[in-house]
Amino acid sequence: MFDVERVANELVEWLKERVYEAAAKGIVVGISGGVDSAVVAAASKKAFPNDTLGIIMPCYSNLQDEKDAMLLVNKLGIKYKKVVLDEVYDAILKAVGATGNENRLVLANIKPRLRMTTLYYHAALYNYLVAGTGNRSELTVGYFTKYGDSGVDIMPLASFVKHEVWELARYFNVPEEIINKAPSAGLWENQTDEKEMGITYKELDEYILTGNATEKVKRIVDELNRKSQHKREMPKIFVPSSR
Ligand SMILES: Nc1ncnc2c1ncn2[C@@H]1O[C@H](COP(=O)(O)OP(=O)(O)OC[C@H]2O[C@@H]([n+]3cccc(C(=O)O)c3)[C@H](O)[C@@H]2O)[C@@H](O)[C@H]1O
Ligand SMILES: Nc1ncnc2c1ncn2[C@@H]1O[C@H](COP(=O)(O)OP(=O)(O)OP(=O)(O)O)[C@@H](O)[C@H]1O
Ligand SMILES: [Mg+2]
Repeated sequence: MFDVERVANELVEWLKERVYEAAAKGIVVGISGGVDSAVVAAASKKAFPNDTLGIIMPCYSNLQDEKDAMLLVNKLGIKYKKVVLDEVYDAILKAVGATGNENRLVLANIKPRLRMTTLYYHAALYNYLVAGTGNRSELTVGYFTKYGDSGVDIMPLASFVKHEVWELARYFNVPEEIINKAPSAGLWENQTDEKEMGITYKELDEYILTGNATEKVKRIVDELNRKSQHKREMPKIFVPSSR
């Protein structure tokens, strides 16, 4: 059974412990307008009322997402800063000599990595830790950009499947609009997690929690999990047989 109140309280205490253990002062998190970052920001705000900083980082992003991010920070009273990454994205494409004809993901994965760099600037500046927002469902199938949105110091939601994140969101008074919207990485227009993964969160979460799924779902999830194993590990280290 998922005792949401108990889990939420433990989560807030866990955040405090991780920050104190690192001799840090607070938490910085990217706020996208989606539910994962909303839950992390809300829990951080409870743990560190004056030392939680949300960064809203549009990078040719949907305006509605920014509006939802603003709705969250205003409702929960979270300190925030907006950092527009459009120009730096253009600059890096120019610097590497991208033509624009590359595979969509080759270009899109730059965005989360620019956000990671922006978050670490603020973490170092204020002695904060970077909180990641990845959940167990995403981690299982590798649905994140390596060293982009996964380039973080702590992962408060990694034990929770998406449906549990939605429950936590209700508990933390995240606006309904944010809870009800379709999960999206926001890397291109009309991208949604479920469309890209080829399965629904209902199917994915049920398979993770109970092992029950259709053969098709099992095949997709097992394959995505196998292919993304390298993303859940430290880079492999060469060890010479002798010196
Ligand atoms: N076996 C192996 N051992 C070690 N490293 C390996 C490897 N295979 C690939 N790699 C490396 O990994 C790279 C590919 O991984 P990666 O760069 O992550 O790229 P990739 O997994 O292809 O794309 C990221 C996926 O996550 C989704 N995403 C991204 C960001 C946010 C969210 C969200 O939900 O908000 C979702 C995105 O839509 C896309 O489906 C390769 O270019 C290579 O450098
Ligand atoms: N425009 C953005 N501004 C700030 N942070 C962002 C932005 N887009 C993505 N991020 C960061 O990347 C994380 C990963 O995105 P992801 O889409 O998985 O989570 P979400 O948007 O919070 O929730 P959902 O998965 O339901 O859309 C976000 O939680 C947030 O921390
Ligand atoms: Mg999102």
